[in-house]
Amino acid sequence: MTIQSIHAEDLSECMKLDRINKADIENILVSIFQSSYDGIFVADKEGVGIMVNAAYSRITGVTSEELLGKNMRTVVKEGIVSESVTVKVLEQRAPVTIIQSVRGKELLVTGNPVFGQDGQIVYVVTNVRDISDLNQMKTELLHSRKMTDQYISEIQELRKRELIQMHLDGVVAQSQEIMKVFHLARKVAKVDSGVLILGESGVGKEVIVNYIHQESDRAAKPLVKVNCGAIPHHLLESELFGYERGAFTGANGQGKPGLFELANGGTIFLDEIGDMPIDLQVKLLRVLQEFEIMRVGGTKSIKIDVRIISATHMDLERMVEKNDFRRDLYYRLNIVPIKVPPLRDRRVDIVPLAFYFLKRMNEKNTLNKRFHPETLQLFEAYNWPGNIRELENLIERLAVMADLDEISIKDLPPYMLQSVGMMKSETGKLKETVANLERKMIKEQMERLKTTRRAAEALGISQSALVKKMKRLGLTF
Ligand SMILES: Nc1ncnc2c1ncn2[C@@H]1O[C@H](COP(=O)(O)OP(=O)(O)OP(=O)(O)O)[C@@H](O)[C@H]1O
Repeated sequence: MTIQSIHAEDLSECMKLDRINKADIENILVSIFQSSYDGIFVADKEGVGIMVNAAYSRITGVTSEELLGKNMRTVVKEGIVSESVTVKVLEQRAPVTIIQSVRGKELLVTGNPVFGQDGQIVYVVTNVRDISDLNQMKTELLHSRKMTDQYISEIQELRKRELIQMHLDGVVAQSQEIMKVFHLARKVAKVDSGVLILGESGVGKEVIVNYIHQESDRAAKPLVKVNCGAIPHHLLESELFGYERGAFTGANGQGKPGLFELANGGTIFLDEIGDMPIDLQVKLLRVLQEFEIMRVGGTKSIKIDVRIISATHMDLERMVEKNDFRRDLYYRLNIVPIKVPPLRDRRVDIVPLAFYFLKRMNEKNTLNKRFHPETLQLFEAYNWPGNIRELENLIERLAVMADLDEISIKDLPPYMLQSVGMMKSETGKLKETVANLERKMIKEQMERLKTTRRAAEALGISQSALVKKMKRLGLTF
């Protein structure tokens, strides 16, 4: 290429021509060409290489001898380069950019046509830039962003956990499942909306009620608990709403305030709400709508300000369909449903709960009991139909009854061993028994959660430990 072929008006746009000695322009352009950090390659209108700088060879590894005087089509055929931008530019008569992978490097290659006066391509100028470093940096940046997000969410999770622990002495909350329940409980604590707590017997519904009350603005006022299933139906109304003197035979001569009045300003917890007789459901609905009660045998309404939380292990929706529970009352009570999952669906909580209950027993009775690791494994495998209450009672019994300080699986009740598929273990078969137990637990979690990451989390071990275990136990999914 000669300087003459470049029009002066083109140069005046990018050069201060009055300060440059015209004779030097060629020198300057040549030094730019040679010192450029990007590779530059020029081919003529046939696609034959006519200029290549040192950076081009450094970046691509292709030498000037392999390119100069050679048609780029031949260079491709000989396999010296995989594809040629020059050829593409000549075919398309337009700038072309490709990303090319050469010797493990990623290259950004741009070819530009230079047109002559007649509108025909006279040269093709190609620029090559190594973008591997850039891509590497981009990957690293993305990775560190991902890590930062992960750390932030872990910190947030820990903070939330700490908050809950701070507010609740004597509550174990380890699993994601139960943490979610506590987060929801904290949210609803701040408002007076009806909360219906659902869950099997012994899952900790009452624990959630205590938490909601403690977290609410009513914490300094009473929390009154009523088990609707435990009070005979004919007494339930007077228990809830109180009675006036002489309301019925056997009634206290002075009359008596009901539990709603005692809970005034605070919270009333109606446990086993499914057991509430239908006639009382109507009266309860009125309380919820008007916040007024009338004592049995009374004539005037009494204003009350209570928050109502109810709970049941029954299927209230089905009861509504069968007309055993009033639909309007169900809707009122169930503004926010909170479902407490059974212990078998949050197995991560089992071991921390077991430790917590044993520690409490040890402290209370000056004991020094501890668990054999197999005992804990069996706890994790068992289905706990009675949920946390069953675990609590069992540990209380074991702490008192076990002969040695270490509670072993020999101390466990036979029904537990049977239900996890192992009869009382003979000492010689301990390993086999534990392996069976592990197999059963892993299979159960993998079937439920599908991925090793989630199953490992539920089992409370690392993903790599789980994968190793599965290999050892011959488990594939
Ligand atoms: N997260 C927890 N941490 C520690 N102890 C718990 C936890 N959840 C429940 N418990 C204990 O388990 C026992 C049963 O809990 P709770 O009485 O709240 O269950 P429930 O669902 O209300 O049962 P029910 O439906 O039979 O009334 C209680 O002694 C309670 O203290």
